[in-house]
Amino acid sequence: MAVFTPLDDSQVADFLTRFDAGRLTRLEGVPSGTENTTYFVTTDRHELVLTLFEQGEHEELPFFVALLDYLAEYKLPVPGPLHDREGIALQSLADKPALLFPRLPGKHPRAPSLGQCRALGDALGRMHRVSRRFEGSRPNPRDLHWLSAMHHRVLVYLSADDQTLMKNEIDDYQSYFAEAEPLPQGALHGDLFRDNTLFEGDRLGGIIDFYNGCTGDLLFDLAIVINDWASDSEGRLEPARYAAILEAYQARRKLTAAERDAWPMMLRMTALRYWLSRLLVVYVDPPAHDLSPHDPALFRRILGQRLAHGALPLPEETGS
Ligand SMILES: Nc1ncnc2c1ncn2[C@@H]1O[C@H](COP(=O)(O)OP(=O)(O)O)[C@@H](O)[C@H]1O
Ligand SMILES: N[C@@H](CCOP(=O)(O)O)C(=O)O
Repeated sequence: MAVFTPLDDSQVADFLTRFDAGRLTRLEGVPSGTENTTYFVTTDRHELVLTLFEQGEHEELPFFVALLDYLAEYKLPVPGPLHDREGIALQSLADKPALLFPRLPGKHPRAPSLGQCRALGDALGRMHRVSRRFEGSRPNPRDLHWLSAMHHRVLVYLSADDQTLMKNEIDDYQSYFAEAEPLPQGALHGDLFRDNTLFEGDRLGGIIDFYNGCTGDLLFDLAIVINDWASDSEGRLEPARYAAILEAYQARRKLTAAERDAWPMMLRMTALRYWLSRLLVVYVDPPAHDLSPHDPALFRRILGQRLAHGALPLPEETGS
């Protein structure tokens, strides 16, 4: 469930009067989601989504609002938050920080079609093109510093071989990135899995859940996408989805030589990032709520495949 704070109609009807968004006609708790309370809110004028922030760093919410405002201004398919009559987006409801969003159309893809992969690659390429000029700053909370600091906590739960693998991997990333050319920077989604997108057929209705959003290496975002969207259940890369995403992306933003060089390492590092974050959820810091955790072993397999076979060749860029 993802209604941790129950709300009734009168609370939400009253809340809506702060906005020019019409009158409440229907309120429905959203069962999916893991961290925040989400309601679908229908008014006589709009389909909306109300989010109450239950956990996390509330002081970082203004960064997420600024990023969504910025991307929405560039007409990217993201839910730009509604601003109230005074121009303020970030609200308080039931003593929790709250945001109201447009409800975007579509469903999360399970087995993405090539059309969906192209649409996603295109949107991410467009997003990264403009996000390079975004002026906000939030260091990537899951970067190499985090991997290096946190991996000790899970070693005790791993086989001897996996302990060695995890430690050696982090050493390799540190050696590589200490010497590598700097990578292009910008604002990232930070967790662009299939279940953070909505599609109607091959049309991308929107990208949601920007709460891992941050600033850092753009390539980190692209590698997360490839590992989730273009891996099979054994962690092997699926060539057609891989090519569809990367061709569409590069038609919007060409990878630099430094990024092409770092690509196999970035695929490994982002695989380990999720192997580790999922292990932490399972063994170290289980959520207070009764939710089934994501499977860490899938990202162990993805890492194993990237190590054994590297990355597939990057398609030649076609854009600017
Ligand atoms: N703007 C939106 N438009 C349509 N559906 C949304 C929107 N925001 C959230 N949702 C729905 O609510 C669910 C939970 O939202 P999400 O932000 O992923 O929650 P959590 O942070 O708790 O994981 C999503 O899986 C999606 O189905
Ligand atoms: N999409 C992730 C969950 C979010 O990652 P986290 O580091 O914020 O826990 C997954 O599938 O594991």
